[in-house]
Formats: sequence, C-alpha cells, structure tokens
Amino acid sequence: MSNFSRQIRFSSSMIRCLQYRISRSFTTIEGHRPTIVHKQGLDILHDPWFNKGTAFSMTERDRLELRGLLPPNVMSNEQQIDRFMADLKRLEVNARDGPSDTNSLAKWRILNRLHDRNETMYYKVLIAKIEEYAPIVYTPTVGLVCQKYGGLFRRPRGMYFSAADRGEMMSMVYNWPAEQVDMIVVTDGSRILGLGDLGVQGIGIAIGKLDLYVAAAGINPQRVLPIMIDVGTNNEALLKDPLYLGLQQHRLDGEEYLAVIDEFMEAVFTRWPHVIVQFEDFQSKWAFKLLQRYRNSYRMFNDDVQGTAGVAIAGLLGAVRAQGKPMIDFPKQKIVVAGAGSAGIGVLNAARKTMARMLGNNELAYESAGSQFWVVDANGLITEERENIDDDAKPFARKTKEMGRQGLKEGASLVEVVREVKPDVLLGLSAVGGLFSEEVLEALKGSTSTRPAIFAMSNPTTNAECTPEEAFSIVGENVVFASGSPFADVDLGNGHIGHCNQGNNMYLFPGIGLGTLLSGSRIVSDGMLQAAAECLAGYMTEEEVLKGIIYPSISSIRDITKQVAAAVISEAIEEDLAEGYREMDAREIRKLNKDEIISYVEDNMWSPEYPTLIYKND
Ligand SMILES: NC(=O)C1=CN([C@@H]2O[C@H](COP(=O)(O)OP(=O)(O)OC[C@H]3O[C@@H](n4cnc5c(N)ncnc54)[C@H](O)[C@@H]3O)[C@@H](O)[C@H]2O)C=CC1
Ligand SMILES: CC(=O)C(=O)O
Ligand SMILES: [Mg+2]
Repeated sequence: MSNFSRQIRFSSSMIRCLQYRISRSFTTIEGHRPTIVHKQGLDILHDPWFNKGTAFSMTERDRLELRGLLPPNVMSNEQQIDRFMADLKRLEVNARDGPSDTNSLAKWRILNRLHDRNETMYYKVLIAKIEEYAPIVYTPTVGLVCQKYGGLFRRPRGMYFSAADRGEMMSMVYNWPAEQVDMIVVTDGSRILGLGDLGVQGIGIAIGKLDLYVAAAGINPQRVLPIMIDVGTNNEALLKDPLYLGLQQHRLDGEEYLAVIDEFMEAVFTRWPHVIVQFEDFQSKWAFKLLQRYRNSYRMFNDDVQGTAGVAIAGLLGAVRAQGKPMIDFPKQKIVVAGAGSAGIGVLNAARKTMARMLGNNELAYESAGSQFWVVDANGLITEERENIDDDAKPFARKTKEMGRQGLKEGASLVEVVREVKPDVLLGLSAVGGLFSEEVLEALKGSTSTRPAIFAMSNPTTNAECTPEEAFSIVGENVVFASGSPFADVDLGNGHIGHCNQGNNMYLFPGIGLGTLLSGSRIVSDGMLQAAAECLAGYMTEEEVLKGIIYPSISSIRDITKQVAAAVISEAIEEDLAEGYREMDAREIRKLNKDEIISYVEDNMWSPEYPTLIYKND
C-alpha cells in the first residue's frame, strides 16, 4: 500500500468507526437456534454449558427428565438475576477474607460459583454490569485471584499442559470436551500483570481474558479455552509451598522450554486448525521470541506486545487531539517511556512506525521518528553506552553525542530525563507502583506541552506508576490521564472533573480475536493490528477528547469490539488474507461492503440467551 493511500485509509477507517458507532445498534441470531444435548436429568443441571436452573420451562423439564429435580416455581431470567444479585450484595457486605480487597475477592468467589453452575446466567450478569464486574473478573482483582489461586481453586477450568506431559500433548488435547474451539488464551505464568512469576496460578489471567472475549466479543463460551503451560516456576515462595498446585521445579529454559511450547502449539492446531491462540503474560525474554517463531505459521498474537501497542497508539493520538492539534502532529511529540519489557518495547515499536508512516514512510522518516523517544528502564536512561543492551531495546538507545547536548547520560534517572526532555507524554509500563513520584510529576510541570499526558499503564492498581489524584493535583488540572487498571474520575471542584481513562489492551484484544476468527485469516498481520488501533483511535469524538476522554467507557466495550472486529476483517480482505468463516466463504466475504461486514460481525456474536434444548440419545 502506498504512503498516500495508507494516510487516506488511516483517517477513513477512523471515520468509518465513528459512523458505525452513531448509526448501528446490534442484534444477534445465535441465541434463537435450538441446541441438541445428549444428556438429561441431573447431568444437565450439573453442566454449566446447558444448565438454566430454575428457568427451565415445564415442557423442557418434561423433555429433559428434570421434573422433581428443581423447585416447582419456574423463574424468568430476570427473576434469576434479581435473586442472584440480592445474594451477591448481601454476601459482599458480610464476607471478610483478609486485610485487603475483601469485597472484591468475595465478589469473585460468588461470580465464579455462578460461572461453575450456569454459564449463560454468568455472562448475562457480566455483560449487563460490565463496568461493575470487569474489575472483578479482570484487572485488578484477577491479580489477587492469581496470587491466592491455591486456596481459591475448586473446580478446574481450562487445561493444564506441563513439562511432565512432554510427548503426550497431542493426545491430551482430545481430553477437552468441545469439538470446536475458537479462542485459546495461553500463559506460562511467568509475568502475571505486574506481579511477577506466579507459576501455575497464572491460569486465572487466561480465564479473565476469555471472560472478556465472551462478554465483549461474543465468542461462544463453549468455544473458549484457557490454558496454562506449566514449565515450573522461579518463584521461591511457591517452590517451597507444600500446597502449591503446580510443578515444583525451576522453569525450563532454552531449547527445553521451546520444545514444550512447540509441542503445545502443534497439538492445539492439529485438533483445532482454525483456533486463534493469544499469548498472555509471558516474561519479555520469551514474549518476543515466541511471537517471531509462530506468527507467520500460526493464527496467534501476543496481547502484551501487540494489543497493548495498539491501545497505547490510540491513546497517544487521543492525547494529541486533546491538545487541540491534528493527529498528524503526533511525530512532534516527545515521549518518555518508563519500562522496556514486552509491553514497553511493543508500544515503542508501534509508536515509531506510526510516526514514520505519518512522516512519509521511508528510512529517513523512521530514523527521525526514533529521536522522539527516551526510554528509561530499571537501570535508568538507555543509551548507546549501555552494556549488554537487549536487542529489542537497542533501536531506542539514545545517541551519546546528543545526550551530552541534552545534559543527560547513560543511566540518568527518570526525574533527570523528565526535567531535561520536558516531554509531552510520560508513559509507564514498568510494573513499579508509584514510580511517577512527586518529584517526577513536579518535573513534568516543565513540559513544553500545553496539555501533558500521563499514562500509568502498569497493572494491577497497586503497580500504577501514579494515581489520577496525584497526576491532577501535582501536574495540573489540564493533564490527560490514563491508567491500566480502573480508577474513579477525580472531582477537581467547581464542577470540573479530572477524567481517568482506562488504557488497557481489553479495548483491542477481543476485537482482534473476533475479527481474525470471522475473516478466516491464517495469520494476524501487522496491517490487521494497525487497523484495530486506528479504529479505536477514531472511536472518540472531538468533544470527548477535548475533555480529556481519550478511551471509551467500558460500558460500550461490546460495541467497540464489534467495530474493531469489522476493521480487522476489512483489512484482512484488503490484504487478501480473508478465507472466510463457516458458510461465509472466501468469495462471499470479499463481496461484503462496510455495513455488511458490521452485520456479519453482529450476527456472529453470541448473546447470553437460553436456547431451547432438544434431547437426542446417541
Ligand atoms: N495497560 C495495559 O494494557 C498493559 C499493562 N501492562 C503492564 O505493564 C507492566 C510491564 O509489563 P512487561 O513489559 O511485560 O514487564 P517486564 O517485566 O518485561 O518489563 C518491565 C520493565 O520495567 C523496567 N523497570 C523496572 N523498574 C523500573 C524503574 N524503577 N524505572 C524504570 N523502569 C523500570 C524493567 O527494566 C523492564 O524493562 C506490567 O505491570 C503489566 O501489567 C502490560 C500489558 C498491557
Ligand atoms: C493488561 C495486561 O495484559 C497486563 O497487564 O499484562
Ligand atoms: Mg497481559
């Protein structure tokens, strides 16, 4: 694609998203099809995929031999939810699990029990109250859940492949009951949010991400599969814990590690050739290597590297617009990034490419874009003088010569860098809570921007580089603020609100997965990821960004995901990658216009409605 057409497409895909947002509402047909089941009686009541609990009608109770197994009053779905919510609200007041976050953990337990009993109702509650419960099933509470997983574990969910299963994975994969799996989220537990190596307990993050796939993307919950690959742990506390559920050995490394992941990939793609595998929370050391190893041969992507990058780009472009400038001014922004791990480097690469595209998409543009970034890691500012510099960070090392001019040197502290650079944007993906200290934020007051932006993107809440209160009170009421985990908006007095945006990859990964699935593309291309990011960037109206609202509310996540999926499909078609999905074959999908693509996405989004169940004995 030429630079010119890329530029045009850049803005037209944003406008498209905005138009869809205004003009469409969604309907779905998935829920109206009857479902054939091969079990009856108690077996149905104990199966969360089919169970409707007290909502089974009398005719269904007869048909499925449920008469007498349930209390006689047939409840509507609304009554069921009212009863559940009354219980949830009462228990959350009484439950006390420990000194911190007692209510959120209690809520997670109650929701998890519902998930075990009746999946349809679970997702109905989650979708209806996504703003309230995303922070429970996802960040921040999911972090606490992973930390305490040993004690919380009751019924298994998902699959576990371990280093002890080498040579067996190809047959093990057939132990999963679903014939079709659309989406796998896999982790090796080595870097769960910003909480480090949690070993086998990291399965919680795969479960949480897939909850969003169902709630936001409408992936059928019977076709999602959370997976934990247990190659050991280097967490000494877990290695010593007699109650730890995983392998008590140090992590495999090198070729041994790769052999396990290779075997896993071969096994899942053999059984489900069309599945999409999202890699989640792999330590940076392996995140990039595995992405390079698999991305051209399997339908996979790394959410921390690629999903985060897209969300950050959308937010960075929003921050430019919030200054009252056109997006094309993005290449002039000075950006300080704290953190050079999988997430930080992913964002840096994508931001540099986006700037380069805007500057003409040639080598010179790419070089020049590189000079807009200053990267600080645990050892301070990264320059050419850094010894044993990581290959992925190398392209962002500052040149020694110009550092002298700027009064900075190798290893300069974050506060020194902010003081000298006077950046437009300070972005944290360091996993260090409070890194944007008072001193750093004071230094940011010297920013040359009329409206500096602070992205405290590390998770969970305690790892946020600063809070919105700190940002607004120290740097000024005019700042644009985003955090990885949710915070409440800040009341600035006199009717002014300091908006706290949630800059989290949850706004993109569900749409990337859904769009890839429905396009039938064999890979997740850079263009598809770029289209997703552009769509999110274009989702916000001018009025919103000028108020400092650069990301949408989570309450519209289902709509955003639909738009993002449509943008991904359009790009897959444009790149000639779309092979179609189910009855929509490669030829048909290419004929779809923009509105038809949106309808196609809508029609394939699962909604939590009880289907009519028909019993068949075979
Ligand atoms: N908001 C979002 O959507 C996402 C947020 N994240 C968060 O980003 C964080 C980092 O994730 P990864 O990059 O995978 O982790 P990582 O462990 O690979 O990287 C952390 C980086 O921070 C640097 N660092 C450590 N101490 C520092 C300090 N004092 N000053 C400056 N830099 C310092 C390290 O040197 C390293 O480069 C995690 O908290 C994670 O939850 C990750 C993905 C998405
Ligand atoms: C949000 C996310 O993927 C992370 O913090 O790792
Ligand atoms: Mg992650």
